[in-house]
Amino acid sequence: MREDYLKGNKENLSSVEKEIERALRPLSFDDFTGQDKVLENLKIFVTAAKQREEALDHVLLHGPPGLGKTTLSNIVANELEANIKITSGPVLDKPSDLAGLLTNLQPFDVLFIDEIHRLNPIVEEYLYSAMEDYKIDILLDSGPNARSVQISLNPFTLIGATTRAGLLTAPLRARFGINARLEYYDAKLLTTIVQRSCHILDMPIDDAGAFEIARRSRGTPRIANNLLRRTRDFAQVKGNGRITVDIAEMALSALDVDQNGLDEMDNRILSTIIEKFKGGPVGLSTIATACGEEAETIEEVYEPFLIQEGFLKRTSRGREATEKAYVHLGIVPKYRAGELF
Ligand SMILES: Nc1ncnc2c1ncn2[C@@H]1O[C@H](COP(=O)(O)OP(=O)(O)OP(=O)(O)O)[C@@H](O)[C@H]1O
Ligand SMILES: [Mg+2]
Repeated sequence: MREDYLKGNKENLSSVEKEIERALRPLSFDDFTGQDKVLENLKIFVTAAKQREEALDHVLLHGPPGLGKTTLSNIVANELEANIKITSGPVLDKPSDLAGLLTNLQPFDVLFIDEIHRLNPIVEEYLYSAMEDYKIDILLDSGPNARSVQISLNPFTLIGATTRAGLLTAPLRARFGINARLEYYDAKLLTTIVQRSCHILDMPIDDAGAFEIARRSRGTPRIANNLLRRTRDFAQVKGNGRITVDIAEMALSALDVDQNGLDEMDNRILSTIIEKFKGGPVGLSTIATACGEEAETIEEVYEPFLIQEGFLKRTSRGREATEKAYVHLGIVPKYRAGELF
């Protein structure tokens, strides 16, 4: 469930919740909170491209799930006053799928490819000339009659999003003129986002209640909005409808979100490293097997936040729990115990 909403999997959301998602999604640069540096640059590049009546350079957005890559892509298209066509890496099986999309783009339109690190290599190669010269070669017929024709495309902007920039091939990466990394949000920014959401949804909330949800949301707007929705249920059933700090605390602990905002899987990862592997270093796939989670999910979803918050270290020999992780779980490190006695 958590992974679903971290990954943006909307299938488990009810139609009402989908409606809420739509209402909360910022539509313009001014609506978007945080990521100041990325935003300032994008504003300039968008304005300049519009002034010159050129397509905006291709944009690569990377960073952990739920920080606003899809949201920003839509905003850039809105600000360009252009259409956006949305697809994703794994969906584009064959070059013809891509050709179909590209030939239908109007001048200066945006093509958004989510999970761009998962493009089929043959499709990816097609993308190179499209990105570089707005041209593609299409193969007609096969066997002895095969011939290729070159088709000119309208100038367009490709926006690629990925949680795994490291997996992008060098030639693809080199073709993005604009490369932006989204960072985790601090508690203050997330408080603003929670308050904005409450305002849109007409939900009464105390400042302290908003801060409590914000600081326990793993630096991620998607999680903040999700915890807010669940907290609202507690406010309605257990309180008088208003989200106070007490209601927020009650809801968060019922949802297994601890005082540092870590959830059950975060804690399972840390305690596994400490209890089963003496604190590490231990390899990612070993941790994954011991925790019953996919290595890819651990690396993409859980680990970046644990590292940023100082609970986990990545060394050349594997992952290691830090002292902060021991303190967090209330476990005395073995070497310490030795020192003490
Ligand atoms: N800066 C922001 N201000 C307000 N809300 C935001 C912001 N960034 C993201 N959100 C909210 O968080 C939700 C998740 O954002 P989004 O879908 O853009 O993330 P993502 O980076 O594309 O994630 P994924 O990698 O899983 O695709 C959105 O529904 C949006 O409402
Ligand atoms: Mg997305």
